[in-house]
Amino acid sequence: MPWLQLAFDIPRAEAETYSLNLEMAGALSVTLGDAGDEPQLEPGPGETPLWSQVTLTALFESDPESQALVERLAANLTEQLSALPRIERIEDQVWERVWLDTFKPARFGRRLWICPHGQPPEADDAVVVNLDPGLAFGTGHHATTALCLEWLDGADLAGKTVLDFGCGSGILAIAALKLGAARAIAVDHDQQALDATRDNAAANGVSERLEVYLPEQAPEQTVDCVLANILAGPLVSLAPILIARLSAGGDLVLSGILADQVETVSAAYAERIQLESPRLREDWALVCGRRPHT
Ligand SMILES: C[S@@+](CC[C@H](N)C(=O)[O-])C[C@H]1O[C@@H](n2cnc3c(N)ncnc32)[C@H](O)[C@@H]1O
Repeated sequence: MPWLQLAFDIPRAEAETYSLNLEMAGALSVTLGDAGDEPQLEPGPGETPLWSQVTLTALFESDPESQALVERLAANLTEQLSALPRIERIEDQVWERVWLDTFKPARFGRRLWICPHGQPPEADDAVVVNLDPGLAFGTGHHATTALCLEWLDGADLAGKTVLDFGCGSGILAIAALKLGAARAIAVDHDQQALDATRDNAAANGVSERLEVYLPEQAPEQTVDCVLANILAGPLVSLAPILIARLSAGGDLVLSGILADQVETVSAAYAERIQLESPRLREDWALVCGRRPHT
């Protein structure tokens, strides 16, 4: 049986409202994915530096009544959105699979795999994170997350403590735990991200080693590795906090930085951190380094 699919990009903060409205209008399913867009580069004072867009995909039956409904919804959305909504006829699909079809198992580095639930990789030595990002950012398919996952895969995390600041789906903290870290602290100012992180930690069997906090409630202890995939602006303003959380000899990993923002971000950390050459992927850069012992 064919289906009608309505897809459009919206600010992530509005995803829940749009999802609820579409479900109330009669959508059979509503799914969200990272839109892979450019972030809001310079959030204004008091603005939340969120990754700006998600792609929302709603599925409807394809009878004439639903067709008329979808066209009406698309016309309304056209007035509200900067980009046009897309209507597509989907033939013979199981609707639950529409999201999964865009989220495939993917390998990062040598052995780290991020997989949708129920889709294991075909590799014997794989370290697997099963993920459902929910409303939160982080499936590994964005270059900024991929850069962090590749760094984690190459790191010696055995027995270490990790802080994932701006955890989103919890993907980095959970990957670190699966790769051998003893304990992780995940922090985000978005409650939905904290919920997604808790759910994903439980699904990966690492809840007992993962603590989840809003920034103002996070413990002020030091850790062996600080990961922060946020944006250049917040990374600069958070520099004193992130450096203070890092033990001597610990690793700092910063992502969410466009290649031409590397100098600005590096300048905020260079006095206290021995920085390596940035790692690049698409237009994005990972800035990493180590806090010296003295
Ligand atoms: C780009 S996502 C990264 C998610 C995940 N760590 C990853 O690598 O895919 C950035 C996350 O940082 C959070 N965030 C942004 N600014 C923050 C801040 N100042 N304090 C805490 N969380 C913040 C956002 O809510 C979002 O979940």
